[in-house]
Amino acid sequence: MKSLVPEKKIDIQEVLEDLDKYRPKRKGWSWRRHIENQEIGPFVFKETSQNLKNSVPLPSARHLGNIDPQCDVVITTEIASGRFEDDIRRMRMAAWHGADHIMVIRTVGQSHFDGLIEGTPEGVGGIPITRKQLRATRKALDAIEEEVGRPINFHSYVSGVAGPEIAVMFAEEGVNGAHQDPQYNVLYRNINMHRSFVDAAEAKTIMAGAGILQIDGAHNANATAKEAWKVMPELFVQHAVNAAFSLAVGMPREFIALSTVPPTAPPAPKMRLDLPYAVALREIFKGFKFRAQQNTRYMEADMAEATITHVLDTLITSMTPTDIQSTITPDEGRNVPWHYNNILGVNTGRQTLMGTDGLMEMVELKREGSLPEKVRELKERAVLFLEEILEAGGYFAAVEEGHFVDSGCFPERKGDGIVRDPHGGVAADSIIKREPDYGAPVCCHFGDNVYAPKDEKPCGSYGGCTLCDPSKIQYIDELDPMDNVHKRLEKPLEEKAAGWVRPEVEWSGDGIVCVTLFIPEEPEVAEAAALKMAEKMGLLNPEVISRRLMHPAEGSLFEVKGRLDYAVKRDELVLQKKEESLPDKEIEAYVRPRDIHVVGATVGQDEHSVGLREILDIKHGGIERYGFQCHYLGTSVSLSRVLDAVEETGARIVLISTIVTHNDIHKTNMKKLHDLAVERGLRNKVLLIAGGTQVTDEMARACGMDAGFGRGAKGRQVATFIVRNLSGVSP
Ligand SMILES: Cc1ncc(COP(=O)(O)O)c(/C=N/CC[C@H](N)C(=O)O)c1O
Repeated sequence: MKSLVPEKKIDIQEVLEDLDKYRPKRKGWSWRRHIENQEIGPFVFKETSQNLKNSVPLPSARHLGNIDPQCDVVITTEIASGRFEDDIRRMRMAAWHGADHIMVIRTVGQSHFDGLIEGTPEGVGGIPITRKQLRATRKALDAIEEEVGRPINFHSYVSGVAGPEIAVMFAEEGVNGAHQDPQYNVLYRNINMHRSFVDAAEAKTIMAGAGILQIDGAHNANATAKEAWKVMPELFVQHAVNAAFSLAVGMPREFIALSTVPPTAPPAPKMRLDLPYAVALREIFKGFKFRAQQNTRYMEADMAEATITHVLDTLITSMTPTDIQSTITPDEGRNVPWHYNNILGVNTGRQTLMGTDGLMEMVELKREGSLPEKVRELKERAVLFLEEILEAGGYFAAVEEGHFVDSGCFPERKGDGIVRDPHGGVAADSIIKREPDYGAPVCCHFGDNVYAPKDEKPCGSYGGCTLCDPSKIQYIDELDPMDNVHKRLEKPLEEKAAGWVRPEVEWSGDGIVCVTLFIPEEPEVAEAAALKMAEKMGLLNPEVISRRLMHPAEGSLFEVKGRLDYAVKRDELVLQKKEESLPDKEIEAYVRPRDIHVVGATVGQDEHSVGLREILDIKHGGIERYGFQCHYLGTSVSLSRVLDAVEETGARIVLISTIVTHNDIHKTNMKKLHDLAVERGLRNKVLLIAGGTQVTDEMARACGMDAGFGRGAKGRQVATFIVRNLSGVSP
């Protein structure tokens, strides 16, 4: 695939070409490389890895030299829209925002498929994992990782009835990480437990052979428990069962990642409940890898609340040894994650991790008091739980007795655990004892294999297996003439070629938009009003996806989604022309020899001074460095005072800063300044320039200014405008 050009969209059709010939560039998991005391911009970072070649820094980086430091833990984003072709651009966005672990949720029920799905049917709640989808996604990620300059791990799931087959396909196709935990099959998919463990032995062997990092399924107990903080003792046990079984199968410790979710969310006393669990886990399972997830159990539809909980989850990561920080989209509580919410989730993770860089060099976890006591108690409860499993006669017997996901905090029990019949469940009685001369179809194999000569690859005796010789892989393209990626792409590609642009949240051109409304009425009335107003705005099928009570009588805030059935023609859009700034030398050559005075002030009742100082002061790269004589009047300056200063100094330029926009006061200030300048016969003697976070050039000119500059404007841009327009001002 051709290298990606940052200014150009990824070409899905190029991704889909020649997939029958695609081969993965590499096999196995990639970790980030820690860089000790890395100097980035004005700071020295303690816990960072290599910077990216291309990336989108955090918004506030604009004030910090646009640095974009990368933490040294892997960052995950989970993607699930049902259409892999629409997720590839989301993967690119996530990679630019710092994700290097792309986890693709499977279509609902794939665990119960007794075989591989072929082609690329549309999924529900996730993507049907198929060979074609894997190749297309890995091929796109090859190009994306080259563009950002960092390996990207592609992740999926080896669970369900076709576990081993899926594992072989992942090993063949260069999948880098996968969930594999037989307990998931048993507890959440009711797949026969004997079958699940036999399959898991095979699948784990194959994964280990391909260097695929394994993530276990303990997080599911947290997501399923009624009072999640009570399931903590069990989480240790679930980690232990899967880790011990994985080691017994021969999976190296460094390929075994424990999936640990801080169990609670505020208003619970989260850190006091979750931190001991995180500490105890790292102590017991030292030497394994830790994949920290963020809490989904208590996520509502409120983005702000979810984000705050996720910041606290990530703070725990900062305080305990962690290898992967998985991020959850803040909208997971209300719909299948939208593009931009994946990015918001990734940014929550990395913003928190950068903000806590080096934290544990300054604080330490107490070695006495409630923390170590709670750690000890959790370990004891977990050991007791394991002992009870032994007393019950082992894991299968314990599941049959409902020991797992019981909502009591072990050893208390509520008796509402998940019960499974060892002889029942999906694929019961499907295990066939291997014949003594059993021959495995691929080299990575658990157990006896007649093709296992000591000195060469087992598959050597039958001409090679698909793991060793990819030319043996049977690639099947689309099976369904209607339900396939090419059919799905027809309309979007047609519209794109015709230059039509539609809003979207997950699927190409889905037209979904969101409006936020505050309605000053009691909740029921307010909600009905919000929907009516959304309809009036032309949103089809409006639906409230988040409601936040501000006061039972005074009002509620709503987020309403709906479909905007409207496309704009790209080439009919009138774009703001981007003025190129003049080179510094040219600006200075014009200004230095001329005695040009500038009056600057933050006007009205406004106390914001930072922005204007950055435009004026030499130390911020302001216009003083070109030789302008700047007279800064301070904040909350009256408009007449500004013009007095013009007369006193003979200034020919006025820079006003007007940040507050309440009741359009910024526009009022601009109009008044213009009118006052006209009244005092100064208007054609000065350039009036306004600046502010919500000021635009168009708005400023409409209010009588000569120019307007918004958030992020630099001194050079303002100086360029002055040099280009000062001659128009009468001396
Ligand atoms: C151990 C295991 N196997 C399989 C699946 C998925 O398998 P189905 O095809 O049956 O849905 C899952 C699901 N977890 C979702 C990711 C989660 N949000 C996470 O943070 O990891 C799983 O935990």
